[in-house]
Amino acid sequence: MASSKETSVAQTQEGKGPIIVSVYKEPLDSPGLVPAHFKRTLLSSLPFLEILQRLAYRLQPGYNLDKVLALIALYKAGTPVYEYLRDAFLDFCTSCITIPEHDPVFKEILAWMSSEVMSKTSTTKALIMTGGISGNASDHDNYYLGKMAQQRGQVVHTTSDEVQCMPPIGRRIFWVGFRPFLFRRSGPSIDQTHKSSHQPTGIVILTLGWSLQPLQDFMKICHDLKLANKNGTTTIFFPISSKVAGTYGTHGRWQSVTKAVRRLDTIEIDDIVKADLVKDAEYFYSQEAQNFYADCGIPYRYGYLFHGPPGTGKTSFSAALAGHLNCDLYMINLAAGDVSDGKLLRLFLSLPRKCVVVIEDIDSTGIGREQDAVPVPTSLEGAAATTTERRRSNVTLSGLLNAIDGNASQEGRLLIMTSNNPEALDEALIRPGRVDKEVYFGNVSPSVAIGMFLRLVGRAAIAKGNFTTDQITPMAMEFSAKLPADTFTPAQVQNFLQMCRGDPNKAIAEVDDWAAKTAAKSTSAFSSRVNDKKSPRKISTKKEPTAVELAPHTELVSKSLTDEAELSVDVDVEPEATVGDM
Ligand SMILES: Nc1ncnc2c1ncn2[C@@H]1O[C@H](COP(=O)(O)OP(=O)(O)OP(=O)(O)O)[C@@H](O)[C@H]1O
Repeated sequence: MASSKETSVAQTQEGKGPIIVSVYKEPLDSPGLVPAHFKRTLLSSLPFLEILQRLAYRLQPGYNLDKVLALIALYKAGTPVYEYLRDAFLDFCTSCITIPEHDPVFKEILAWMSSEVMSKTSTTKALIMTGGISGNASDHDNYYLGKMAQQRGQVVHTTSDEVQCMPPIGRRIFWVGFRPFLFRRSGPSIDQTHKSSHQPTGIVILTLGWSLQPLQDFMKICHDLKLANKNGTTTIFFPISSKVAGTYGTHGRWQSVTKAVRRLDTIEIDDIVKADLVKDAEYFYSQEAQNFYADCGIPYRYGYLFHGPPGTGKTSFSAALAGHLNCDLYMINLAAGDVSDGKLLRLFLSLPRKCVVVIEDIDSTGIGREQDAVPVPTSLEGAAATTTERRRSNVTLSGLLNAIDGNASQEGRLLIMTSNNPEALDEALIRPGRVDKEVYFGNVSPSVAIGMFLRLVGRAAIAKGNFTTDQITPMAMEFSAKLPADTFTPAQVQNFLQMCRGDPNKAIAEVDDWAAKTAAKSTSAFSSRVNDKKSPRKISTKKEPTAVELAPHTELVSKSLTDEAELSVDVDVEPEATVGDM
């Protein structure tokens, strides 16, 4: 039935008579290609159709959109059927892998997609990320960006404000050779980014067939790309903090940042010690060593204990060694207090086969003394100290030993434990097999002082053209002679030389004064720490408590210390008065 036209008087204009308005009215129950109720649903869900229909009628009276509506209705009705058939096809005819966001492979695949798919085929959507080589950007950021730029024939810059295109949330079909793959990335969509969304983030890759082999081959391609583009960077992994893990269910998982490789020649330690350490680590990853471990049935692991005062290069050397071995670095700080036995085990279980793992400041956690009988404190000071110390780590000695070399522990990793106070460590922790080599990192020796001067001041002065190498070398020796031997840490000397901003004369002129002031400061800091140790810790009571008032606290603390349970005492110790800070 054709549409009807109703004519009505809409309004009357003064002296001009009524304006005739023609109103389009489509009878909803008109028989046609589309049933009336479907038409009603369509028009209410797609309001623009109503406008289109009116417009078409204006231009060509008598025209109706039945055919268009029929097509749309067909599409609407067919969509669920299509989705069902598609899902059934994908279920029965494809193999698939799911990669959660926190897995290192996630970033490798994203990087490959960005480099090989997004930059080579036309794309209308991308996830833009800003980051750089030393920023907090994820590890795919720089090598992926570099790769894309190289392919476009551009010069690669790796500044921290580089903008990069990542594959967005959604699906994408791509080909590797003659095989099609479906890439599906899930996560909060663009509309959800400002709202809190708990949608799990990850990637699903599908391909035709009933074998996982093509998918494994694809992951290898992604990994090879990462290795090929790794040049000059080290990926450093940290445990995801409990707060973030709580939200996203990634408890016991790693997150990463990418840093420029710290070169071994920027770490000033005794040359013989350095060469020995490097040779050792290189041998560990050689085929010969792998065969040896396998033939002899020895677990394929190697452990170091780096000990010495804070700021002597233990962590920096570990990072440089990982960079030299082309390995990722995994850093765990047990003293941070948010790693438990269970989380530590999960972290170790998810380590790759070849990597360097560093457990920092292992003595400051107090686990070294866990096996010793806990002394009952004779004073509130002792009780509070022990309380604070034990509270700093949620990891027990047995939990740590189980993680580093339990039956389920991954092989092929190089473990480095660092300590400022190795005497405090339990024998079990440092027995051969767990710690194969102990290395002392000490204060600045005369030869180290020369190396630091040349690196931190000499290079810049030569580069500016103010000095020649022949002039700088005797100046370095003069500086070294003025600096008291084995008195300052490399971190302190580095700080002083940085302040000289590439001026060797300034460094030589000011080193005496700086050394005297720094030594005096260290002595006064040491004596105030000793005095702090002697004086009772502050109690969170308003007035200074008397001995009688203190007694119940002391008793409570002593009682709690004999329990294995988590300590909870009424003594409120000031945050700065912790054992590790002394
Ligand atoms: N031997 C060294 N050679 C070159 N730089 C050094 C050396 N030792 C320390 N530094 C510099 O001092 C700073 C601190 O070093 P690092 O964190 O490696 O010390 P650490 O021994 O691990 O300290 P801590 O025991 O407190 O963890 C870094 O910036 C590093 O560059």
